[in-house]
Amino acid sequence: MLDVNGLTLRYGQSQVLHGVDLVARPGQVTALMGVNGVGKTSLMKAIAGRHPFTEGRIKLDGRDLGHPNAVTAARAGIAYVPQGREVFPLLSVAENLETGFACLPRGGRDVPDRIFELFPVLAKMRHRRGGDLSGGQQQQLAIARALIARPRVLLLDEPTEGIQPSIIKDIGRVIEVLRDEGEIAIVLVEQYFDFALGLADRVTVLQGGQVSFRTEDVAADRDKLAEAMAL
Ligand SMILES: Nc1ncnc2c1ncn2[C@@H]1O[C@H](COP(=O)(O)OP(=O)(O)OP(=O)(O)O)[C@@H](O)[C@H]1O
Repeated sequence: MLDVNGLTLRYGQSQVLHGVDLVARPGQVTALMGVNGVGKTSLMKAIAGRHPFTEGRIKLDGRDLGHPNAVTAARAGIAYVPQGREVFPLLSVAENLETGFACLPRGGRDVPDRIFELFPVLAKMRHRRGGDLSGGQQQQLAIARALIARPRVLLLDEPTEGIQPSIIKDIGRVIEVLRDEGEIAIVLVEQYFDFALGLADRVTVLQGGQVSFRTEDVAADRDKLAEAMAL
C-alpha cells in the first residue's frame, strides 16, 4: 500500500502542496482529480522522486521511503508514466522498452511476453522509432515501459490527454486488467471525468494544493465529485 502523509512541496518561494494525504491500495485504482494547476502532477513527481518535497512522508507497505530520488523510488517499486509520455523519439519501440530495465538487477532484464499481450500494437511496431508512433501508441509504450520493472505502484499522469477514443478504451481495459490482477496500486491523475470515475475505486480531489474531497464510494458520491471538480 502507498501511504502519503502531509506532503508539502514548493517551487522556490511558491508553495504548491499543503500537507496532502493520499492512499493507494493494490488491486485498486485511486483517481487523483482536480482542475488545472491544483498540484496533481507535483504530487506525482514527489512520489516518483522527480521533485523534492519539504515535509511529509511517503510509505510503501509500511516502509518509509525517506526523500526518494527517481532511482530509489523506481527501485522501491514506484513506476511513473509522466504527462507527455517522455518516449525517446529516436529509439525503437523495443529499445524504449529496454530503458525500463535501468533500475532492475542484471538477471531480470527481459521484456515479458505479457507486455505484448497487454499491448499487441507494440509487438507489431517493435522496430519502429518511438517518434513515429501516434500519441496513443506512445502512451501505450510509456505504460508498457513502466510495467517492465514490475512495479508495486503505477502512477499514470493524464494518460488520456490528446488521445483518440478507441485508444482511450484500450488503455482503460489495460488499467482494468492490472487492477483486477490485484498486485499493483494504480494512481490515475485524470481530468476526463467519466473515464476516471469508470475506473476508480477511490477518488481524491485536490484544490489549491490541498485535499478538498475524498471518497471510497465513487458511485454514491458522483454528484459531490462533480461539485468538488467544479463541473
Ligand atoms: N517547475 C515549476 N516551477 C514553478 N512552478 C511550477 C512548476 N511546475 C508547476 N508549477 C506550478 O505549480 C502549480 C501546480 O502545478 P501542477 O502541474 O502540479 O498542477 P496540475 O494539477 O498537475 O495541473 P495540470 O492539470 O495543468 O497538469 C501550478 O501553479 C504550476 O504553475
